[in-house]
Amino acid sequence: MIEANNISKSFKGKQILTDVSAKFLPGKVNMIIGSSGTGKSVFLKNIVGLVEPDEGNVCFDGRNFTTSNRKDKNVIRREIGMLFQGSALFDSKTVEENVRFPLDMLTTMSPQEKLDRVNFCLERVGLEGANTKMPSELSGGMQKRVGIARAIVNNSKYLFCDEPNSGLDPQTSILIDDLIMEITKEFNITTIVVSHDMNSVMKIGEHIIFLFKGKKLWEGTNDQIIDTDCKELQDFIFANNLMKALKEMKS
Ligand SMILES: Nc1ncnc2c1ncn2[C@@H]1O[C@H](COP(=O)(O)OP(=O)(O)OP(=O)(O)O)[C@@H](O)[C@H]1O
Repeated sequence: MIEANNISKSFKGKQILTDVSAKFLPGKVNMIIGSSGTGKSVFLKNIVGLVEPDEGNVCFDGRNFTTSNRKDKNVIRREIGMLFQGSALFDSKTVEENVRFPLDMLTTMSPQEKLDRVNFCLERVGLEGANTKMPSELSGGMQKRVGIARAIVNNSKYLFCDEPNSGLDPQTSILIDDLIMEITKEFNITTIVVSHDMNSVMKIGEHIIFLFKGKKLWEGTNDQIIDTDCKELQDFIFANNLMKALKEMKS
């Protein structure tokens, strides 16, 4: 489990996050949602350690990441996989080299062990045999799959996905959402997805944190979200016409 405890963060005197606490559970797709500029990415960066909180701390399975020394932080970092917006693959490396990269950086595995692990992950994301392809030869959805394979290649316990559906068509988005959900269950990963895609929220949002102007205003499941009393959350979800229709159908 990941616990974010009372996180506050400001940049140059501008308060971005105020006293945000949340628990993210293993084997579940946890989502951080909210409109643009509300602090979702800054919250995620605080959790991953790319940004230091002004106040509060983050614990990974009871280990306080914020206050731990460099060595202990590195142990936790090795357990984290990231799927970046836009996949962030190395253009000049093949698919195999991209997926192998964390193993080259972080492990002392033999070349054969690395290849076996890369092939296992490529197969898991439906890209078996794509080893020698270059990222430019792949569709956006396939690039995301490579990004997911790379994020889990080091047996990650924690998976962070920043807007995994950005730039994808609705059908491909569903496939990527399904893959994230399946992998989360199969390997009991604590997954955190930052998104403002309501389709994803309804499909895979097992535990949802709603941020508004840097504060946590609501927390719940995708079953509960449509009946929320939180005015700001209602404005957020019913800005989507499909959600409005769904609500009307229910009432
Ligand atoms: N390094 C930084 N220095 C100064 N301000 C920053 C920094 N990073 C983020 N901000 C500001 O923090 C606020 C929240 O940004 P953040 O990227 O977290 O929003 P978001 O909710 O993820 O939005 P989006 O959905 O558009 O990605 C914005 O006003 C942004 O300009």
